[in-house]
Amino acid sequence: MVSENGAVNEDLVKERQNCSFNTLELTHLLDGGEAKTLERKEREEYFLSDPAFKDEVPMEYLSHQEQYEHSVRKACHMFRKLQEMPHGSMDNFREPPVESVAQRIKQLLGGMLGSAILKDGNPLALHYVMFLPTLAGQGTVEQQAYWISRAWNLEIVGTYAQTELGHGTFIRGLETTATYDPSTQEFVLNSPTLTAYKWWPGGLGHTANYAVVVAQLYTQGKCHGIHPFIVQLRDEETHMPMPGIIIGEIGAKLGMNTTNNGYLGFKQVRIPRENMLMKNNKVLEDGTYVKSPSDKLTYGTMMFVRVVICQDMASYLSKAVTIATRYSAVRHQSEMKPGAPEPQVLDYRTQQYKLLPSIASVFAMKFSANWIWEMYNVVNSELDQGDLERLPELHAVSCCLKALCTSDAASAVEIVRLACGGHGYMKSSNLPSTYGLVTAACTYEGENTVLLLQTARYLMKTWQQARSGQTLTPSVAYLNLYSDWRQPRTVWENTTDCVIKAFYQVAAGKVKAAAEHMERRAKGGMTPEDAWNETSIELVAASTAHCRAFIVEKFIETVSKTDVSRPLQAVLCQMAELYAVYWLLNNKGDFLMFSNLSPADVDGLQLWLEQLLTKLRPNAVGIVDSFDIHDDILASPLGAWDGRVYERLFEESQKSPLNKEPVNKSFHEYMKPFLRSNL
Ligand SMILES: CCC/C=C/C(=O)SCCNC(=O)CCNC(=O)[C@H](O)C(C)(C)COP(=O)([O-])OP(=O)([O-])OC[C@H]1O[C@@H](n2cnc3c(N)ncnc32)[C@H](O)[C@@H]1OP(=O)([O-])[O-]
Ligand SMILES: Cc1cc2nc3c(=O)[nH]c(=O)nc-3n(C[C@H](O)[C@H](O)[C@H](O)COP(=O)(O)OP(=O)(O)OC[C@H]3O[C@@H](n4cnc5c(N)ncnc54)[C@H](O)[C@@H]3O)c2cc1C
Repeated sequence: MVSENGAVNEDLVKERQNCSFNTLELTHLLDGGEAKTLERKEREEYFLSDPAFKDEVPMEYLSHQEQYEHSVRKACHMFRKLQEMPHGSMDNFREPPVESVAQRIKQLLGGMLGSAILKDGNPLALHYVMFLPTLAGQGTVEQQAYWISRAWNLEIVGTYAQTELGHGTFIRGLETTATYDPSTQEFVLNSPTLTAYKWWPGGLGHTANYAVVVAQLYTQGKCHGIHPFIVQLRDEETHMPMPGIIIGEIGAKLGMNTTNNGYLGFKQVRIPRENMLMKNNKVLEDGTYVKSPSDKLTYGTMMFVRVVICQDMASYLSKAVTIATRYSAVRHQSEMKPGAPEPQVLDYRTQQYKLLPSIASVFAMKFSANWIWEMYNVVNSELDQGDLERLPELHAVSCCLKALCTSDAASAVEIVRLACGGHGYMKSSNLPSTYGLVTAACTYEGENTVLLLQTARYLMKTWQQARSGQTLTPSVAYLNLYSDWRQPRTVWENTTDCVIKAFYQVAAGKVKAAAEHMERRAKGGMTPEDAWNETSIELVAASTAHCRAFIVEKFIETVSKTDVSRPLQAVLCQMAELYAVYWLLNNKGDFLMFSNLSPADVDGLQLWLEQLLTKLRPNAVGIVDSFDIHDDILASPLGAWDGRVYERLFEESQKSPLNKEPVNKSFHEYMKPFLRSNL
């Protein structure tokens, strides 16, 4: 139904009139204040009003090569504009340290704005997201001064080449070698096998001319494990591959088809000694190896990106839920009551169950992402002072949070895509490519199962500490409190305090069960490694429960501390409760086993969930409107502000090249003879 004047869909008008809170207040809260909202809008206007970013033909109708070429053009223009951006809103942006500058670039151009301009990936992304941060995090002061200024001024374009054809997860098993030759003071890079070829780095195919290459360092006849080296891949003028460099693109993928992921082989490539990034470990002129206090400092860039990914996931999901919620308000289907008008699909309880917990997830991810970003900065400055104490905790938290944010975002984007019925299957809905971007993050920067097992490793250690009565760091302190789930049950209450406690009881219960089962296996004669592998399903579940508990706690805590008007406070509390009750009911077996919940309480919880859906339903459109996502960023006929879904879908269909002529030549070439032969 479109309003008479053809402006905004009438259903959306009504939804907006019925919203119980001030959407602008929520927008400001999410942006971090009114000034930040204005700054963001100024930035969006600056980029999105530029005709150079408009596609005459939608990218999906172009060939793979054309898509790449357009993406490079747009990416160069985008970053040039970024550097030329007028002072004012960008002042902060230019300040060091580069790591935080890169994080801001990712925030500005990655999750939201960037995906509007480059829907299927940015061939220059790795330059900013990993190359620059690695120079900053792993380079000496002198190396930083030289390389960062070259990279920042775009004299060179870099990527981060770690993963190989044979190894992505197990980085200690990488095969590329960098052997020090003291006679020339050079490292010699070599790919001894096909599986040693670098495989996957973004921008590596045809875009970057430099890379940070992670390789096994050999000096004085000994291997010292993996280290980062700056390697020139292509001539700075001609862009031809340098001697000994074998390079290309790996091919078409499920999504991210314009990130130009590449392969790279080395045939005895020589680089100067100074090209090893030596902030942590060093190789002296004579080949002497000087070790840093922890070899895990080399993994710093990965940790940085894992932290940033959590923010990205909130952005992508906020786009997807905005599209699906507006569409669900506009879409009418079926009869709820015989003879009654067809209702908005948003009025079906099952539709609310698909959309509203997904909307709540956006807030959960955003608040946890803010929290871990602060923790990352604190721990990083401690590392700079030589204090490594909190590194294991940060590693454990960042691994499981990256895993949950990406897997939750991937399943929620798919849930809300399905919630749009057939139209959600259209590429033009922008939901398939959003899914492509989000599901990739379940694999890159550490495959999710592997990361959850890293957190489990930490949990097993802290569990032993809890058992021996040691005081634990805040993120695992609950293990001291709830070590015995067979404690007498207390009465269940439908309150957030009781719910938070239950999430932690479940986490502690699952940590304890995994630890005991592993111990039992070890006592039965298994090696610790076999016992670990046999127990790994439970270990992954323990990490997941641990992470879910602190996401729930951070959500409820943030909302209760937020200073906002009462109507907004009410909505935020409902969102936090919905998130908690949704995950509780989804895992009720665990709660029945490990927390105070009893079977008789489950009906009450189901009712609580349904009441929350009822309360939130009138504000669904208002909440997604508060995300304040520009139509050009949503880039979806289903999700535009005005709700002109059908007109926009039809307009999109007209962009198909097949519709340029009434009869396609294939009719004359194949169909006509085929039809005759069948006569
Ligand atoms: C836009 C983005 C584009 C994408 C880019 C990419 O994908 S780029 C490519 C991205 N690629 C990936 O993400 C690859 C994923 N793989 C990896 O990161 C690693 O191979 C690993 C972490 C899985 C194992 O590493 P490993 O075999 O060396 O370790 P281990 O298991 O033997 O444990 C030994 C000890 O080390 C500890 N520890 C480990 N990491 C850290 C850390 N960062 N900090 C601190 N500590 C850490 C661990 O807790 C344990 O402590 P414990 O218990 O002894 O006190
Ligand atoms: C879109 C995209 C972009 C990327 N960009 C880059 C980049 O810019 N630079 C770069 O260097 N790399 C990049 N990568 C590579 C990425 O980091 C790796 O793919 C990732 O780390 C997973 O490694 P893998 O592919 O070897 O998976 P594998 O480790 O082979 O995983 C296969 C299966 O084995 C399981 N498995 C592996 N080890 C264990 C274990 N110890 N315990 C239990 N199960 C295990 C996994 O859970 C998984 O189910 C990118 C990847 C993608 C998809």
